[in-house]
Amino acid sequence: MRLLSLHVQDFRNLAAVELAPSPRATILVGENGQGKTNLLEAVYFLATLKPLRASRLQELVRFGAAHAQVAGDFDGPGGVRRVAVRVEPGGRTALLDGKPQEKLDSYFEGLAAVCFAPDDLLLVKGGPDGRRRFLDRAAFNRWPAVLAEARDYVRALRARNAALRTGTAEVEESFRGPLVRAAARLLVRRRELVLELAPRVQVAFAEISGPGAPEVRFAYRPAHGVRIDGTEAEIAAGLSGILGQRLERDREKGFTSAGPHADELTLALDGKGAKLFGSQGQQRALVLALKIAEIENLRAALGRPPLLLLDDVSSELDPAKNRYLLAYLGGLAAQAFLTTTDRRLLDPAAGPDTAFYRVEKGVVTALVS
Ligand SMILES: Nc1ncnc2c1ncn2[C@@H]1O[C@H](COP(=O)(O)OP(=O)(O)OP(=O)(O)O)[C@@H](O)[C@H]1O
Repeated sequence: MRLLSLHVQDFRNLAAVELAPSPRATILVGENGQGKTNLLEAVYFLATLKPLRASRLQELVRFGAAHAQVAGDFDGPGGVRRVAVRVEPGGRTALLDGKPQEKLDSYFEGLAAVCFAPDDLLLVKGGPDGRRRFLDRAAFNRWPAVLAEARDYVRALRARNAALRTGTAEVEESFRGPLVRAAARLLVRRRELVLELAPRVQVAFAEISGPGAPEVRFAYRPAHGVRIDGTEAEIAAGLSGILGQRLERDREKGFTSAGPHADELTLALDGKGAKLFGSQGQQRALVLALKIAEIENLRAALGRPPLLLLDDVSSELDPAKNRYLLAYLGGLAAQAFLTTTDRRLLDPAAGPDTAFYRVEKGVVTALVS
């Protein structure tokens, strides 16, 4: 998969951008607050239909504009296709070769993007929601159907929470079935993904850390003892039983206490929680290992690396990890977009086919390397 061209219109502070990405590294250089991350976000949004940072889609529309659009020509398994996504007051529309798409299977065919941004450094140190988000985004890259499945779950969760607050026990019961079925589907996805990623995290962490690196344990911990080792139907039945036992408590609090939204992904080094006991350097190495594990896993599953988006990571990593990451990327031969305020930091990533662009006040211009 390769992005051949990118067209951005009224997306955040980018009024109109036309860009010809390199087949390898495209480096976006600019001062703080000029629109570099916005451009990465536009590419990520095009490839995943998920906003990278925004909590509301409307945040993506340039102030004062009616709608935002990102489009690109992708050379994928079935040839060159034009994908586009538009954000309007009514919501988001995905288009494939100019035609709006209801079902997104064809849109996503061959598309996958992994982003690595400074906020990811909180993956180990921060709260469980960041780790759940990592898992769900990685699961969605692996199996695009997860986008709809996760949305079904959130919808079912909101409906049951509303029923807990206002409805009778019978009303709650009628919302529990759809909730546990959607939950079980998501739990099976997360379980499979953790199984795939765990050995890869260990390998990447050992490579980054060098000889004598501690052993990494990467495990999914469902809240309140929900079991995830059976079939989807068994998981749903188990979760339903636990929600039944916790019903009074949940009605008092007005929300559902067990299910994928409450679970944790634990990371341990030699058996000790990495969040509490890992050094700063080990925590950063672990984050890098998680990202590399996801990239390697997608590469194995898709037969080629995903599109990579690296937002100012070189200024956040120490020189050794930065060198490791850039050497890894060089060996991967993936298409990548990298942002930086200091071009020298990315020199090791630059090759003869690197494209350089300057981003200034939302205007993107090609630089002669
Ligand atoms: N919807 C929007 N419409 C117009 N401008 C926006 C919108 N959303 C964000 N911005 C502007 O985009 C700018 C931030 O751009 P961005 O986050 O891409 O910066 P950056 O170049 O990555 O900087 P840094 O190096 O600090 O990360 C801010 O000036 C912000 O006001």
